[in-house]
Amino acid sequence: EFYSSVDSMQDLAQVEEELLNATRSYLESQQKQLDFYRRYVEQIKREHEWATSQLKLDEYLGHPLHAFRLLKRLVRDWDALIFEPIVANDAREKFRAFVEVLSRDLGYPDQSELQGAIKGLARLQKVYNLPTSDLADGIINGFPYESDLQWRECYEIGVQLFDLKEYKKSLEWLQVALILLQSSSRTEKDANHYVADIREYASMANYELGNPKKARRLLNQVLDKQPKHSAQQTRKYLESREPGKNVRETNPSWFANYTRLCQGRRLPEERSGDPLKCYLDGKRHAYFILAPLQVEPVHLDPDINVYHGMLSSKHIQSIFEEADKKEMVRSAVAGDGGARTVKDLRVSQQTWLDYKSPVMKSVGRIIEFVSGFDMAGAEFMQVANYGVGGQYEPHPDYFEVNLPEEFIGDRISTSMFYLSDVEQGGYTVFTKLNVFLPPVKGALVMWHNLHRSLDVDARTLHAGCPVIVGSKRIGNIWMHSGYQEFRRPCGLTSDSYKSVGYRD
Ligand SMILES: O=C(O)CCC(=O)C(=O)O
Ligand SMILES: [Fe+2]
Repeated sequence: EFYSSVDSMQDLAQVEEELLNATRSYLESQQKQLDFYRRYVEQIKREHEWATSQLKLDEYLGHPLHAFRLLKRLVRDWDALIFEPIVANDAREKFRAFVEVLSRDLGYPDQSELQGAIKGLARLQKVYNLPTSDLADGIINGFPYESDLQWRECYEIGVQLFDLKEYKKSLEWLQVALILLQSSSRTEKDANHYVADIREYASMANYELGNPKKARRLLNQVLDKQPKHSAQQTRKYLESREPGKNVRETNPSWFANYTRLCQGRRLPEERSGDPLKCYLDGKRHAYFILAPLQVEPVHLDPDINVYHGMLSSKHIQSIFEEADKKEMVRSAVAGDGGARTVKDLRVSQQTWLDYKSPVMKSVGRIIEFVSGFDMAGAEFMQVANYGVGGQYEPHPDYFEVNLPEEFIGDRISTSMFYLSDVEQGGYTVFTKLNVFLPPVKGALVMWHNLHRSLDVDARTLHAGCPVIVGSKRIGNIWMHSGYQEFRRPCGLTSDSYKSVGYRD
């Protein structure tokens, strides 16, 4: 799968580069062949002209050498020079074989990949309120990029969104496609053909959205100009069934908070106590005496802290080199009965690193010294890379039920390194705590997922917002509660009451 990570999209850039080169040389060799045919044909034509201008045809063919040449041409030359190469076309066979090898070796995206990328775009529009016309103009979240779309691309997005049953968004893209097409420099006849196709789709989308009148009007516009258009069948099809209902989209309960925080907007809050301030901490462990921890507390109870400057670019480079040697796979989530399944709620690719290499040993030390936990309870580090519109919808990191057998105790804490900056989007948000965190390369975020009582802390629901522009990379280390009873002991009374009222 390519679209779910920016890293694997890079392979596709190479695929296109190779296709480009192969196609160019294919065209050149075909051009040479065509030039050859043309020269041959011209030569014969000249011979015919000469024959008929000089002599009558029967006199011409009465000449034994002429007769011989005509027969030789027909029996030998046409066959060997023209028919055979046209039918066999070695260059084409070679090109075909090359494309086959290319897609086998590097992979080639299919329809579902295109849909994945377009779903990602639609997700970005929804979460960040990005207007369709802005995107088409290459403006993303108010920032202009030099990548405006052509009418055909907008049309393609509209068609795919229709197939995904996203009729409202589909219609918006079709409308933009129509405007772009009508202002393009195509000939009227050419444009009319495409205008009709766009209107046909727009008609179907309107029908699904419960606007049968509008749907009919659009079809009539098409059929008035082109009575034989396939809109004829569409009309019959639409008449054979009930129009869709104009239902208001229902979003999950967390959606409003999620989008607001993803956009970097907090809900105004009553001030409670002193504002949180950054501080240096050189006392947590001897390791930090010379280079104190740069702590940015972002929430108290449950405590969420960002530790800045924990990994240098060099460290991060070594982590990537280690991860590159492993296969990245599409991230799954725990489904019913604990089975792992791939879902759109998590669009990224990941791999796991143990703590054996020098760089991972120092990562392990950092986690141990900052958290105070025993690394015996740590999972391997999960390195993840998000793709177009890649996200991880609100979730807790604990299992609560269906805890895999290999773990002793649930995930007591999360330590997440940001391994990249992100140009736009990709914040980590805590939807119940009014907290958003823009990724900062080299920083580490840490929080507890369990109360001291080891009951799950429902307040820790969090998410990775869709990446708008850039490639987001993170490294997650989850610590389990086994081995930690002396590191984070429980209190005399249970603190699990704090989660009451935070469950959906
Ligand atoms: O990408 C993020 O910011 C959050 C990721 C996350 O919550 C997870 O991987 O469990
Ligand atoms: Fe998480």
